[in-house]
Amino acid sequence: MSTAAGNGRVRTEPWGDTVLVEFDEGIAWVTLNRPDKRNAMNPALNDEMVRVLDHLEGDDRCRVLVLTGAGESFSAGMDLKEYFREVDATGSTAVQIRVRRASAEWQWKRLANWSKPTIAMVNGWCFGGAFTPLVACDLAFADEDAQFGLSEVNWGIPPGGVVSRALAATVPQRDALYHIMTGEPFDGRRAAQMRLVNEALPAGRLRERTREVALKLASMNQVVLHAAKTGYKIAQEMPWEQAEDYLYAKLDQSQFADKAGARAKGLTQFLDQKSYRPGLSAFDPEK
Ligand SMILES: CC(C)(COP(=O)(O)OP(=O)(O)OC[C@H]1O[C@@H](n2cnc3c(N)ncnc32)[C@H](O)[C@@H]1OP(=O)(O)O)[C@@H](O)C(=O)NCCC(=O)NCCSC(=O)/C=C/c1ccc(O)cc1
Repeated sequence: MSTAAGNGRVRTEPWGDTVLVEFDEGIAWVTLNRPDKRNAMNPALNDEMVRVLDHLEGDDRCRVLVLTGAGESFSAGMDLKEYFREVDATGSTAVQIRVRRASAEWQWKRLANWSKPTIAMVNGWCFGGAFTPLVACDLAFADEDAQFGLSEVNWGIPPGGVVSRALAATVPQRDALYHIMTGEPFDGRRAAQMRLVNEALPAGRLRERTREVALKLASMNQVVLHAAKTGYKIAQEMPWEQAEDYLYAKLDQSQFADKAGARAKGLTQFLDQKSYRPGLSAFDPEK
């Protein structure tokens, strides 16, 4: 997509209004940018995120994506005014189908299957629909004081979209049903205890720790990482026999696709050069 950037140049990057993207040593920091509305996800933001994910997948400046929110929120969930009331007011099933599709398209379909590593950095409020992109990211770090909640029942609906499915993929049933049914909020520390996020950190450490992990992933072999994460995600839905066959196919595919020859280097540096121990650290891709 090309738009006039206002300076006479044609802008080919599809972000700007509801989503911000900054590049930092291989990390693309993708920020949901409606801070006045606590980054509630309206149809415009959902459309923009589909385009952003499409673009970044082919942009070499991005080796790892970090998803976060502007201001004091990660995201307050679906926009109750624009995603529900205004869509209802159209009375159009076609409109409803379209906005639901764009929402699902980026929040889990594209994000969960993204070819590069993804990290959610939960910097504040995280409600309802925001659990979907949170869980779809490979890893998640949260401010220990961030407030999470399945607030749907508080305003009269059961969780929609795939929010309940995302919970079932991460947290134990007792915790999931407690929060789905009571609507009671919980903080980042609790989110880490129930394994909704990897770690909860003080606000002052959150970005630093997220960046540390993102830089590590950005420095690694991208073909191998892609095969590793996709293999895990797809195989968990398979019977064991099929999983074994699929994972061997994934392994062979990764060796074929990896022009940097990670496996051969890893074996040589351990077995012949004895320059590292794979149990404790990674081989040197530059040697
Ligand atoms: C605790 C919050 C997040 C922050 O409180 P605050 O800092 O005191 O801020 P305000 O409440 O004053 O909100 C600031 C502005 O943001 C707006 N806002 C703040 N969250 C919102 C918001 N989710 N919407 C639409 N405007 C908002 C709010 O209306 C207000 O707008 P304005 O009066 O014009 O300044 C509070 O805003 C709040 O409770 N927000 C609603 C949280 C919530 O229940 N979210 C919806 C969960 S349900 C859901 O996501 C559904 C998922 C779903 C998925 C797929 C499906 O197909 C179907 C369903």
